[in-house]
Amino acid sequence: MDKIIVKGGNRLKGVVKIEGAKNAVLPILAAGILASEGQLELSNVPILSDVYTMNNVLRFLNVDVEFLEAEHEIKMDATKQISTEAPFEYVSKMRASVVVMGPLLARTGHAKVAMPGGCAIGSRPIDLHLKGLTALGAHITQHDGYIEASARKLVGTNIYLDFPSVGATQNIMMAATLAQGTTIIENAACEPEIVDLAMILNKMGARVTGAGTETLRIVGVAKLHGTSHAVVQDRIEAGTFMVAAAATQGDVLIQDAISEHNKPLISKMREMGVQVIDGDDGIRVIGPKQLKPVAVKTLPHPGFPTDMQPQMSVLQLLAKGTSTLTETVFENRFMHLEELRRMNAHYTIEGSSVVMSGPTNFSGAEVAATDLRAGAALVIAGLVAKGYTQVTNLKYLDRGYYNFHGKLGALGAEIKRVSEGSTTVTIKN
Ligand SMILES: CC(=O)N[C@H]1[C@@H](OP(=O)(O)OP(=O)(O)OC[C@H]2O[C@@H](n3ccc(=O)[nH]c3=O)[C@H](O)[C@@H]2O)O[C@H](CO)[C@@H](O)[C@@H]1O
Ligand SMILES: C=C(OP(=O)(O)O)C(=O)O
Repeated sequence: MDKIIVKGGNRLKGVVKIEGAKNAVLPILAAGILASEGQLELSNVPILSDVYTMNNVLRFLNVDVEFLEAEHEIKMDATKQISTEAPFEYVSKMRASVVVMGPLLARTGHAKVAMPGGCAIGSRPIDLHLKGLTALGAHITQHDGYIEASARKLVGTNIYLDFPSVGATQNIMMAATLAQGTTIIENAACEPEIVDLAMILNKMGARVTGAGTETLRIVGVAKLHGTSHAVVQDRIEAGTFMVAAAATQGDVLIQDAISEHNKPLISKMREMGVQVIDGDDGIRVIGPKQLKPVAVKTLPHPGFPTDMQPQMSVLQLLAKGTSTLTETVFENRFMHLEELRRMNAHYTIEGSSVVMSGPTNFSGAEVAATDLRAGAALVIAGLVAKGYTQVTNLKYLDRGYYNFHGKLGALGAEIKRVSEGSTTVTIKN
């Protein structure tokens, strides 16, 4: 088992390059199932364990997938007969594999997908996905741990989502591309990753409008074909480096980061006294000597992203005074705080809110990532902690960050990744 060892105290300085977005590429790969003609060529593909998992799901479904890691490209061919079952082995590894359901149903009239469980951040039901697919005409049953959906044909309709679920919006949008007639999804999710998915679907021949707003309109077409597409930049990876720069009183240019996608984070960081400069070449972040406290509440886009909440909590703990953080998207996303407590953080949790008092003098400790963003938050705390911090459970970090330690090291952090049992655990002072 690998761990990251970081010695705190260095200011981050320089330029960092961001990868394509995990949360965009996963549904885009699923969308590939819809292409009954031609090849799909994706560029700016991040090298992440989740991408490997999704590739394996697709291969299991009889789609040819070639991942050219050196070029950050994937070539896909889904023109053979598709099989329709996504087994537990894959879905249990990655919840996002449930987004194959809409494309499978649309392309073949049948989908059997293992029921995804919850995860460390919450219970994560899929009732809204199923409600949408049912409204399009699918007959859905649940048995033996599987969801089975079948439809002789899907017919467009009006669907109102009780909550703007990202995955439900994606599943329904993809199913609707091949439905007969027009589908309207109201209270749809409007994340940049939804916009990216709509963009590639349209290049594949779909007729989707309204992506990025809360009303999506999808006019069904007879079939979709291959195309080429560059995956949108990862706003959460960009945000993570923005926070790391601010926390270390650093000066970092997050190259080609799209400020439009990180508005709520930028606004909160400015409120904390961080200099955020939005330039043609990306976002430059300069951390102040002393951060000011703020109140943050996570919300669906364009609100503050829950996927930045654990990282933001580290910044708030560093601020002088009382900060609050309210998590409204997932019911159990404060697990990282227990680990941060071991690094000297002081806070109290009241329901879905946490009240933090700072400034925290973080001290290095052995801590374990409880989920993907928790892992990133712990490493950031390690960057400012006194002494050495060891972060374990890196399988979570690898789901969403490519070469995280390498990128931080290039910015000046004293950090390395080692394998358990390795003797090379010391870092140069
Ligand atoms: C691969 C991917 O893109 N993952 C992102 C996606 O996850 P995901 O698509 O799973 O997130 P959703 O937007 O669906 O979930 C948000 C909330 O809605 C609830 N819900 C969702 C669906 C449903 O049918 N019923 C229901 O109650 C969930 O339990 C959760 O509390 O959006 C989340 C919210 O921005 C992000 O944190 C994840 O990083
Ligand atoms: C929660 C996340 O992802 P997923 O939905 O894939 O678990 C995340 O990216 O922070």
